[in-house]
Amino acid sequence: MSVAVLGAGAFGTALAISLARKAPATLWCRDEAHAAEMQASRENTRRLPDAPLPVSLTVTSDTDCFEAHDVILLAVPMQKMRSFLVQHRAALATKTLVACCKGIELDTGLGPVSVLREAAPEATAALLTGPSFAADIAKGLPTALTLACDPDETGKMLQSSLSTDNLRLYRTTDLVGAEIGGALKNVIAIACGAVIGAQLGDSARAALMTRGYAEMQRLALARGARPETLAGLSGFGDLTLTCGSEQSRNFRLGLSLGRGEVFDPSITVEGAATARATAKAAQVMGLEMPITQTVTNLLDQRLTIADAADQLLKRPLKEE
Ligand SMILES: NC(=O)C1=CN([C@@H]2O[C@H](COP(=O)(O)OP(=O)(O)OC[C@H]3O[C@@H](n4cnc5c(N)ncnc54)[C@H](OP(=O)(O)O)[C@@H]3O)[C@@H](O)[C@H]2O)C=CC1
Ligand SMILES: O=C(CO)COP(=O)(O)O
Repeated sequence: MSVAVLGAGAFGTALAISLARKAPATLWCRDEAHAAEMQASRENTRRLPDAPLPVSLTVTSDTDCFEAHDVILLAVPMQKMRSFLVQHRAALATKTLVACCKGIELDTGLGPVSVLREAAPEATAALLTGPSFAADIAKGLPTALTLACDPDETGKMLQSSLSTDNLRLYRTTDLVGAEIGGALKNVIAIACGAVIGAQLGDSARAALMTRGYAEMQRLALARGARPETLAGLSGFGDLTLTCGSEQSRNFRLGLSLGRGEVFDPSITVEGAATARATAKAAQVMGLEMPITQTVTNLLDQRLTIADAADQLLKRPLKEE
């Protein structure tokens, strides 16, 4: 089985490096000059510096390469995935497509798997998610992720093909749970970053992580997910990583909000659009998601950090 990774950002590059350590792999990059530069210099200096590309990894911008691969990892940002699939519909229609992004589509409220199924209905859809920083994967540090796929037979094939000596994949057929966990942990990480940036303390962060987890569960269960998925790598695992590390871009955006600093808008921060999409969906579904709503209000400058903390603390007292 041959694998190509489409999207040469930090995560796509890291996954391609990891796969190429066990078998020849292909990394597709949309920018011809960038692909040529990576192929020659054996490094993605723009998106993942200091991570040498193995000789077994080919970097190309030629879309003809899609045809030669059975399994395609899609490592483009969530808000770009639908247009990417539409643009390359003919070449991707019958492939096994593994979404590697985390988020909720702003216009539709759908997660990556639902977008895959809408935009490429004949393809087999899967999701790779869970706690991992691209730099850690590229260095070959130990990592465990969730591979979500239904049917499970295809999931087993993907699990064995994509696992490596250092990257251990667990399997689930609960695609809804896996995509909601991966999407919402970014929103909670923005909130946690804001709390730390505003020097509100580690206890406040722990409270936000716990009550944020309750929001993740509330939405996921309402959409038919299994609770154990949220307790796994794609939910609890990734929440812990992202809310606790300055390596996370979502956490760093939160830090900037908390410190009143400007954040570079060119950096991929999936939690921002996801917060807005989720706050809207929660309202339609009649679900209480106060932290998600607060993050949206902070991002849209409708609240200060002080008012946000005050509002959350003054909510009516309730059972846990
Ligand atoms: N970085 C990480 O540690 C991890 C990231 N993820 C997830 O992976 C996804 C991608 O993130 P990441 O790689 O970090 O982001 P980056 O910002 O590093 O890279 C995004 C990549 O997507 C490419 N891209 C954007 N739009 C398109 C498009 N329309 N067609 C083709 N390519 C496109 C960009 O190309 P160009 O360079 O030309 O702009 C760039 O190579 C996100 O959903 C993220 O949550 C998951 C786990 C870990
Ligand atoms: O998803 C990630 C870790 O699992 C990466 O987090 P950021 O997108 O916040 O950098």
